[in-house]
Amino acid sequence: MSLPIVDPKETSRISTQNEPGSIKTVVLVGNPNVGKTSLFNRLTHMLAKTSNFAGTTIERRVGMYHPTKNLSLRLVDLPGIYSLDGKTREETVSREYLTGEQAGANIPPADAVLVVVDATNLERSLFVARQALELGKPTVVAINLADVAEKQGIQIDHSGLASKLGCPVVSVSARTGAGIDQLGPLLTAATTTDAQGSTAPECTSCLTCPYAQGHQWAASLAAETSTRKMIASAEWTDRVDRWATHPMVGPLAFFGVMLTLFALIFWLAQFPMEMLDSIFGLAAGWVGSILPEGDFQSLISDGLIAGVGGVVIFLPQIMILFFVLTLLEDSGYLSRAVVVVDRWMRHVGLPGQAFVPLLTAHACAIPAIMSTRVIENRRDRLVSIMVIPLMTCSARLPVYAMIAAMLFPNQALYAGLLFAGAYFLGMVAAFAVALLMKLTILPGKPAPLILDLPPYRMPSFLNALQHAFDRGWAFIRDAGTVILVLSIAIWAMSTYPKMSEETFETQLAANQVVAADLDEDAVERLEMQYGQEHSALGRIGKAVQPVFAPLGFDWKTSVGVMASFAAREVVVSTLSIMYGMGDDPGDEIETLHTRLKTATRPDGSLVFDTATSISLLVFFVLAMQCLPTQAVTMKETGSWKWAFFQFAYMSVLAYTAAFAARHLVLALGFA
Ligand SMILES: Nc1nc2c(ncn2[C@@H]2O[C@H](COP(=O)(O)OP(=O)(O)OP(=O)(O)O)[C@@H](O)[C@H]2O)c(=O)[nH]1
Ligand SMILES: [Mg+2]
Repeated sequence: MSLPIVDPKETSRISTQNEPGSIKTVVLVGNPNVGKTSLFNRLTHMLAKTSNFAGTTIERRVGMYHPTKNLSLRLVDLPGIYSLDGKTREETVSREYLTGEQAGANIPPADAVLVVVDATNLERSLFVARQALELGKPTVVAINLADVAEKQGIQIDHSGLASKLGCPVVSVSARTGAGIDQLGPLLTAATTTDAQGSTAPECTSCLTCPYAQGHQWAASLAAETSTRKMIASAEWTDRVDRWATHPMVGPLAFFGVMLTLFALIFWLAQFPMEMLDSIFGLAAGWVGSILPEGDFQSLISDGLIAGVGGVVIFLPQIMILFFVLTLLEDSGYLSRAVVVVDRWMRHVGLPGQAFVPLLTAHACAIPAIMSTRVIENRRDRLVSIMVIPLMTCSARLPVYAMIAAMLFPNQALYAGLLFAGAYFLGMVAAFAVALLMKLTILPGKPAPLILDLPPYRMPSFLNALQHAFDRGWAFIRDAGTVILVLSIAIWAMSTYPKMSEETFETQLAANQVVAADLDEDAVERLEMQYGQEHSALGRIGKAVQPVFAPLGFDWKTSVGVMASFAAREVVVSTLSIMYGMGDDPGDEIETLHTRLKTATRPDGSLVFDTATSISLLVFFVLAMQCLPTQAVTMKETGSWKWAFFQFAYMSVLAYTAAFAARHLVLALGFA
């Protein structure tokens, strides 16, 4: 199945492409979590992030919608708001987009406004609708979530509402697509030159405060135009929430949900992973059969196929993770998890507003750091930025998966536990660092969290599938660019300069090995080992290895760790290249984890015993190994000092914790 996949970074490019005829601007406004972005995605065929969580959209997003051949509408999706008063940054930005005061945004003032209203909560939505109508622009009101309203037995008198509001009203469902085709003609009419601007509906309230007046007006209009049958779902939701947000049961439930998620990933990914692995194995075998033995064959099979393939085999796990995580987000459960986590966040000095950025960081720290712009207090924002890279991002997943497969092959539950443990360690470290900063360099009390608990909703499988494809595509793109280039570099540096025959003889003599006593295979293995040690990478590895020796890393792992400061996944491709070299392409295919699990040091002991594997895992959970994140930290904090501080504290923390973990595992009696 092919799905339209759009990189969010390419939004602006898309927005200026293919704009035939005249272009008009329509701005989407409405309360948080009413489905503005879902509607925007449906009309523009884009893939902007949606989730059952108030405050999903943080940045404005622009996309093109073509209701007719000659008309292109530039749709602007904005963060959700509760009013247009300008009391929060989102409210100010929304107002500016509507009136065209937004300086330097490159977007003309709105020609029309599309107010998105929640059919299941008309009263609250109508307050913003009224404020939008007061702006005097041609307006269309879309009553979204019609499918949910129908299930809840809510009936809305659309024509009554339209006549009271003085603008067209249409019932839609961004999920099912119902009513969407009515929007085209209405928006076309609203953006034509002779379209009438709206006039604010008459307010019949006798209250004097304009706020109370507005709310009373919204309440009475909602009551007048909608009827709701009594439903049992509110009671059901309350009962579930009592447990999901319980101080003791809540955290246990959260851990249980995450553990199930990770175990599921391992279990489901097993088969596609094995398939990918054998495809790469077959490809290497095929290369071996058509290319003559030599450096070129080695570059293709030991460098490219081992390097890129070693990383790409983790694609199923990444896609399944994002598929299930999106379902979980859409269900509304994650907001309950926020309530649970917020209790601890407050104690350690992290603002509740940091939860969405911390959650976003599980995909990538870069958008997460950028999304901290919603945190107005500078201290709160700095603490959040400093700890965000401790959250497990998708670049770490191949490393975790490699170690989990090495320690627990074919044991999905234990592998899941290890994964959950690694995620948990990142979170605990973030909280501990935030607390330390609160007690030392960044004292203060964070602003409290005011959270709108969204209703539980049936998640959309299509949406989850789209997100899984989106993340999978980003992963493939990285593997095809960054990892590919680095794999070639690693291969070249571990192949050249080549060892001469004399050097080999000298090495044999230095190690007191008599070649005549060994069989052909053993001589070949030694030639490979000495050759790698003689190469540029071998020399670098040997030079840096003493630094990593206390963590149990051999020189090859040390090189992998150093290389992964460019991008974390590189450690997987480096180990795949270094430990795969010299394998005959015709040999029986060995998976990366079996190869690593059986790798031995010159003294015959295992390279990756349990203690070293755990130490490597802990190092990758906590280390700052991402240059682009550092650049974003520098930009967002306005100072290189914070970026340097982040790098320094994370490196020290990763090293110390990995050392401690290794010794703890050894002390517990595991080798
Ligand atoms: N059943 C159903 N779910 C919907 C519909 N529209 C949106 N949703 C779901 O409602 C949730 C919120 O959707 P979003 O599009 O992120 O809402 P938003 O208004 O952009 O939210 P913010 O960006 O937080 O302001 C998501 O889980 C959507 O899948 C709909 O018509 N029917
Ligand atoms: Mg949105």
